[in-house]
Amino acid sequence: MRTNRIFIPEVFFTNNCLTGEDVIKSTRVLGELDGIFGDRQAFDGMDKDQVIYQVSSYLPVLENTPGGLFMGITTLYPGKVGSEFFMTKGHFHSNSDRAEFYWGVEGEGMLILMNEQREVWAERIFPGSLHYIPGKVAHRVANTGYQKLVFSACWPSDAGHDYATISAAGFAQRLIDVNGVPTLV
Ligand SMILES: O=P(O)(O)OC[C@H]1O[C@H](O)[C@H](O)[C@@H](O)[C@@H]1O
Ligand SMILES: [Fe+2]
Repeated sequence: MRTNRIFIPEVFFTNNCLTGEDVIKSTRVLGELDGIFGDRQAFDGMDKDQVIYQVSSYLPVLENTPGGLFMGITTLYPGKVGSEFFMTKGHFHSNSDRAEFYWGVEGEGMLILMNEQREVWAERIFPGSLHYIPGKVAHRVANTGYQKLVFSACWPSDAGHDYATISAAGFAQRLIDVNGVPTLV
């Protein structure tokens, strides 16, 4: 972390994207989401290089620093694998009690949440929606609309991402398009 940030602004927030020296950009293509969608046959027939979402994260302190904050903005593209909406991988936090804020910026979606007892619920994401994700609650986002979904997040720098639990057991429910209505099944 540099100390001159007060004098020289280096992080820019334009077009729903963060740009600057401490910003990490990552792209997830469909091939990296192997195993998270329910319809294997539909998945196998799709282009694995298709971009599903992009994240830019502003990390002003080192990962695992206690007391710091990170911020990210994610663009999740519209689409489905079979009848299941495009969604993020989803994770618990490695430091499991760490909470997070998400907020909707553009488009329509659902934040899918699951506690350690594997109870699942969802909150509608729309421009201006605000979501407090308590600790010990796994979170994933689905795009239920026809345009890109943009949402932002702020989380503790010592939260970490635990993807393994979700990779192994998944979420207990899926968000499916049932006759045009996003439905948890
Ligand atoms: O990490 P995923 O489950 O793929 O979700 C994608 C991203 O969504 C948000 O931007 C979170 O703040 C990020 O921490 C997360 O990486
Ligand atoms: Fe998180």
